[in-house]
Amino acid sequence: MKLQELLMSIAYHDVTTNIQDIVVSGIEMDSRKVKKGDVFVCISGFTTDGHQYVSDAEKNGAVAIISEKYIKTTVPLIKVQDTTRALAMLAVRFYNFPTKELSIIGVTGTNGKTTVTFLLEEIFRKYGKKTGVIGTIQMKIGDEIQQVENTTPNALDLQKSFRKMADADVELVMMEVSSHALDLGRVNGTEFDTAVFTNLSQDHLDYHHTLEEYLRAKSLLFSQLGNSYNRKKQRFAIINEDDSSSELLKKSTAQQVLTYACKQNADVEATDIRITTSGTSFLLKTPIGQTYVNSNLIGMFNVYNMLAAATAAMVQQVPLFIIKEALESITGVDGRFEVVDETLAYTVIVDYAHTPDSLENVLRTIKDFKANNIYVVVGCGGDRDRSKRPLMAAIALEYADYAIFTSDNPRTEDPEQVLQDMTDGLKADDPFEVIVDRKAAITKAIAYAKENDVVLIAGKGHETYQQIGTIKYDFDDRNVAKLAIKAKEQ
Ligand SMILES: CC(=O)N[C@H]1[C@@H](OP(=O)(O)OP(=O)(O)OC[C@H]2O[C@@H](n3ccc(=O)[nH]c3=O)[C@H](O)[C@@H]2O)O[C@H](CO)[C@@H](O)[C@@H]1O[C@H](C)C(=O)N[C@@H](C)C(=O)N[C@H](CCC(=O)O)C(=O)O
Ligand SMILES: Nc1ncnc2c1ncn2[C@@H]1O[C@H](COP(=O)(O)OP(=O)(O)OP(=O)(O)O)[C@@H](O)[C@H]1O
Ligand SMILES: N[C@H](CCC[C@H](N)C(=O)O)C(=O)O
Ligand SMILES: [Mg+2]
Repeated sequence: MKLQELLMSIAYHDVTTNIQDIVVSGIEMDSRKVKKGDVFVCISGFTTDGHQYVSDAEKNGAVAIISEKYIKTTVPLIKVQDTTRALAMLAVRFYNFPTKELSIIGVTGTNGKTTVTFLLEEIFRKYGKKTGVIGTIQMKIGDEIQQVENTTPNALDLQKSFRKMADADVELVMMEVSSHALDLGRVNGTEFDTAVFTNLSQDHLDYHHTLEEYLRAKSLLFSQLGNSYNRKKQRFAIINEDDSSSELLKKSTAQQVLTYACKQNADVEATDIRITTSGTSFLLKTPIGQTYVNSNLIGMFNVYNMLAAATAAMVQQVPLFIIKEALESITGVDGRFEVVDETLAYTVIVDYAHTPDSLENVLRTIKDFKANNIYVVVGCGGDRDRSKRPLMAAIALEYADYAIFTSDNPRTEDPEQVLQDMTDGLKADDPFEVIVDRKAAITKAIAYAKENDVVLIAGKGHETYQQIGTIKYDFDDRNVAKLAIKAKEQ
């Protein structure tokens, strides 16, 4: 593509030399990945500033630089006000407007995004559609799985992935849209067909500072839900009516709104809800009919996730019997309420609850099982919201009989300090202990368990690493738990 054509997508202030004959073979935001013929976009990040690496990019063959400031270069420099915004628009044009060829369902909310995208994938596959999934656990193009760094990729990787999906004849994409992504413009230029809201509760205050700001970021998915005058492609906002943020989110969009709820009146409702230790059943009432759903997913929160997915599928014209079939066939989501070994006298569950609300939901669900003793092993991530730490510790003690507080991903924080933040407000005689080493904590909790007890290992779910400092060590709660069980049962 000619550079001149690519630049039609952005507002630029100045170009230092003639660019008429320049042909672009790619776009890069990381100087280390630049190849001959690429345009290098300088992004000012949280750790370093891409503007420092212009000469590296030139050495690697960059043919032009997109920058927020003048830098001495041997290739043309295009000066823009905001390189992050420019990056998204350049990527959209370079990859030839891929989201125009796809139907995209964006899912946002504090908890439940991964689960809802998994449910949607199951529904659309049953409906015979080729799907793409983008989220915390992985990226999937049909059956092809790719590892991911972020829940929502940066704009460049995202548009590149959309192009791959469009070229692979993917029809529907379900993607998690994190609040960071919305705030940092990672989904700028992405045309969503459907925006889904799960819920809002405290998380990420390290980044957003206040719940209002966090909600404002989430609301961007709804305000960005563009107009469509193509009558075949109506856009929809799908909103949890039981969540107190629902009114603001409805007002954030000019598109059609469909609500779902278990308590309030809504377009899609679940009534006659029964939660057991082996699953959930409810009557799914929708504008296209009603049906009973008997799901393997456990917990009231999963009824909400199923309602969200069913509503999003319904607006894509999926028949109710397919929705029912898919909701009933899914056995669980990787690392979410995952029972480690079904054969024991006690139950060991690995779950990804890493927010106060999700921990409370999961523990409340377990409490309803009327287990003998509930043990919880939980920590909080380092370099993340400090204010959720004491809340999570208090919730652990409110619902469990005994808590072992341990490290999650300490990242660059002192693990002892993270645990201190969690336990500062607790009384010395509260039923808990602190074991910094996660493996030792899990092993001890499992050693404590007797008949009819439950051990909940919370926070890391599907993760297969533990990040201490800047290094990611191999670590999988499920494998560690299996080893501890084996040692105990021998
Ligand atoms: C805070 C944050 O979002 N950081 C993201 C950001 O990293 P950063 O700002 O630190 O980047 P940086 O290292 O300063 O680099 C700046 C620029 O210089 C470039 N560079 C750097 C070095 C060099 O030699 N040459 C060079 O060109 C880099 O390629 C980059 O373009 O850009 C990176 C590349 O896109 C992201 O991977 C990274 O996410 C990190 C890993 C992260 O942990 N993010 C979390 C907070 C996050 O976004 N989480 C949400 C989910 C939250 C939820 O649970 O809801 C998510 O969507 O993942
Ligand atoms: N609808 C819900 N409401 C509250 N808690 C939930 C809900 N769905 C799932 N959970 C809890 O939250 C945890 C994370 O669920 P899930 O991975 O689906 O959420 P997520 O929004 O994708 O999280 P992340 O922001 O980390 O990607 C689960 O392990 C469960 O404990
Ligand atoms: N996407 C979330 C995941 C948190 C998972 C938890 N294990 C932790 O490390 O805090 C985040 O990056 O904040
Ligand atoms: Mg997720």
